[in-house]
Amino acid sequence: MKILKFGGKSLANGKAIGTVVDIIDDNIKRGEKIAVVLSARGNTTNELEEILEKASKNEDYKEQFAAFKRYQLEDFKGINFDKEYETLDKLFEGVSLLGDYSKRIKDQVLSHGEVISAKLLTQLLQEKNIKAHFTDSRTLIKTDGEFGNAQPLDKLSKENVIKHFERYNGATVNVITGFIASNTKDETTTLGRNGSNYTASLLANYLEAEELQNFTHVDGIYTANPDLVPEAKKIEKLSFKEANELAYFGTNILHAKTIIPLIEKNIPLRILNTFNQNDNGTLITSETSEKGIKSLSVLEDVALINLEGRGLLGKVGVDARIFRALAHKNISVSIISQGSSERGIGFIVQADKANEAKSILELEFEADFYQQDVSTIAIENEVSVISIIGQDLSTFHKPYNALIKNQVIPLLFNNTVSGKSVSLVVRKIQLHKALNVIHGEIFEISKKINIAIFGHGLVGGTLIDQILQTAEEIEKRKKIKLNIFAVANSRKVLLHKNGIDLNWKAELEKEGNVYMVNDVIKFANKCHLENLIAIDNTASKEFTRNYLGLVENGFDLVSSNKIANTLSFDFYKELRTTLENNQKHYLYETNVGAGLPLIDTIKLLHLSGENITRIKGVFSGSLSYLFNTFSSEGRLFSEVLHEAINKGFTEPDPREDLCGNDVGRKLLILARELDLSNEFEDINIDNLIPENLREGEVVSFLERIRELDLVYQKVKETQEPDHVLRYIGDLWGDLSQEKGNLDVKLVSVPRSSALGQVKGSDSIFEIYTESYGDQPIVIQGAGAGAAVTARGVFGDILRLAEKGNH
Ligand SMILES: NC(=O)C1=CN([C@@H]2O[C@H](COP(=O)(O)OP(=O)(O)OC[C@H]3O[C@@H](n4cnc5c(N)ncnc54)[C@H](OP(=O)(O)O)[C@@H]3O)[C@@H](O)[C@H]2O)C=CC1
Ligand SMILES: N[C@@H](CC=O)C(=O)O
Repeated sequence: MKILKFGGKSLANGKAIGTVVDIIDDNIKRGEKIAVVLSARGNTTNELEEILEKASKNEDYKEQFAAFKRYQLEDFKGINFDKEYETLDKLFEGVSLLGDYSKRIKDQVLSHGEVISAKLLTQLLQEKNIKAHFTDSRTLIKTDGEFGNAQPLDKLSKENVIKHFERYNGATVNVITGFIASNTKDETTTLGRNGSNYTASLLANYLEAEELQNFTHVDGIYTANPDLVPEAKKIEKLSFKEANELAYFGTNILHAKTIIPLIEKNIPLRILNTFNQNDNGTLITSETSEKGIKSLSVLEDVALINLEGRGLLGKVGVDARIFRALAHKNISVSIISQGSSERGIGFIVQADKANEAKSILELEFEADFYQQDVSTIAIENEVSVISIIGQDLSTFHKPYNALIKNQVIPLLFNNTVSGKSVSLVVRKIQLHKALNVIHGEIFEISKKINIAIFGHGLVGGTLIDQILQTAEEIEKRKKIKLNIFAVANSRKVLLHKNGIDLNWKAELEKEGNVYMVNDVIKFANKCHLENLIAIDNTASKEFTRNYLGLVENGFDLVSSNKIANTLSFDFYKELRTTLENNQKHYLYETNVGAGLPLIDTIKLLHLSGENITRIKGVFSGSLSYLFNTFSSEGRLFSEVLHEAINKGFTEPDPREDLCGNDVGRKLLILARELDLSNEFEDINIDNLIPENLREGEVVSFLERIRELDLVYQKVKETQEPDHVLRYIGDLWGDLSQEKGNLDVKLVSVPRSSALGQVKGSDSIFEIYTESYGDQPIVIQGAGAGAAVTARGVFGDILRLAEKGNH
């Protein structure tokens, strides 16, 4: 025999209840022996409770009662609940007259929900020629008589059930009311929270059923609530022990007491979805999987009480007094944590009991307050408890670090010693984000990285294309889901919680909004987005003013923009301190040498104690192209410059390259990597732009660039034979001092030298160190271009995503 239990949502009007009839019909056609246990339909129990409450307050309840009656028969003709309605009428009238009701009356009222539900389904089955028999569980399950939360008298109930099923021996489908029972005086009692599930598992136990199937409106038990964690996955199988932990921590399909009768007889429990019969649901058995399961469950509607005082140190019996005082008023403590200094004790109670608990403790510790042993008893409302089931402390650092990186600082945490679970108390406002962060960290599913891209010109636009083209592959290979939730230029932003698509450019133009960077931060917070990265692909100084705010609001930074690293040394340090304080990272590999792995190499050499004595080379891709081509071909300087601009090698304003600022910035960035505290003003720069062309708009400069031809033709011609022009950066001097020497200049070198042989838009960096002596480490390759730069930025994003720092 199988027990099929259907919850309220499965029995609601419309398609639902018809589906239940079909499920039962299918089982019978397959020759299954079944018994059916039902909850009240839809929202019936809550409705009855509300009507009762209104009646007790002498409010007009009749309208709601009429609506209740209409709902029950809305879709069904030819069935009559006059008897039930009459009883309910009398009960409500009595309560209204008395202005109060007892738990006994409440049980009588609520019992009608299950009775109506079971009677209706019995009739619907009979109309389908199924032999169905309405079974009022009050005639079977006998209890100790505690109204509202009765305990079954097992021996008596079991005898009743077995006798009943001997009479209705399997050819008949017993349709049994869940939740309700009766005491030995035949008065109605109810089985408390999750009562219908309890009835079903009691029946399964008494009848030694082969399986209990619990039909709900979800596919089974998930790794987390899918409404809060879109990436949550269904758990196919779990053990009773694991289910028990989940039940305790608020997974509302299960309740500890409903599992015990099943464990006793080793009866499997299957959680199924009435509305998705193709799914096998979650099977709960006594077998424990080797790997163990992990799941997140949440307790809401709780409050944190914090009791503190210097005088608590070493005092005996403080905890006992807290528990005793609260227990006296029936207030349960669910999670408690105490510092080893014993100066502070934090614990969780139900939210609606928090004020009462505080008053009780204030009374209990009145004398301690007076003696200044206790200083604070405070309530922190708006908190939630997240429990990571299946988590032990050996790997707890992973979700914990991820939370901290995402600026979720738990208020309190504790673990169970034998069972594997860790619970954290977090602010309610951070619950959503916290769940997603932990979930992404503990499951082998994709970790979502939420990216805001500022600047979508040559580099930014190419980066977006690269991400969109490869995101799927990266998710498959690396389990990293890249979600671009914001794209912005200097005027507008396009925000999409679930990520932009290939149509982003048109959408930004059409639907983008004027914005401040703060709007992007607010959007990320509102949508509870985790693992945030802001990418600066602008060339704007103004934009770098947003860096500190972004970091303080939980963003890591990646920039191709070099400005932030070359502002004052004070800002440089402030940014690093802010990053450290917020445990955030800033990567900028493309700042020097575009896609070449230069900064990382220098960082590593410096970190490992290698003494770098000089860095010299062609730092600019555009100027490399310009002088390589101009030196070897008989073409005009202006013509080659135009080509470099068109190939996307130059800065948005090409004068930034020609005036030497861009190379100067790169040199300064490398110097600062070596802990030198140089300022931009310390750099000696050969400006390649004649003074009369330095001011004004870019357009007017470009209109006049032919004026450069004569100047550089002369420079070219006055070189020694077999020499070529190169624009170089040179960091030299005693680099163990506070500051180094930084030179940016145009030089003429033999064509056969290392610098002289550089081709195309290649950059070359010679890194001289103490160990390597006169033989420098050389890094050479494309030093500019949108594709290589975007690829470098992409690399930084993946490095952040993979660092475990998300
Ligand atoms: N090209 C290369 O080889 C390399 C470039 N880089 C760096 O890459 C960066 C981008 O260069 P590139 O793509 O050529 O530049 P583009 O001029 O092509 O694009 C710049 C983008 O930034 C946007 N922008 C400008 N100011 C702001 C602001 N205040 N807020 C938000 N968005 C803004 C622009 O929007 P709008 O159109 O509205 O102005 C535009 O979308 C530069 O810092 C450059 O130094 C680094 C290494 C190599
Ligand atoms: N304009 C720059 C681009 C890379 O930083 C260059 O030419 O090197």
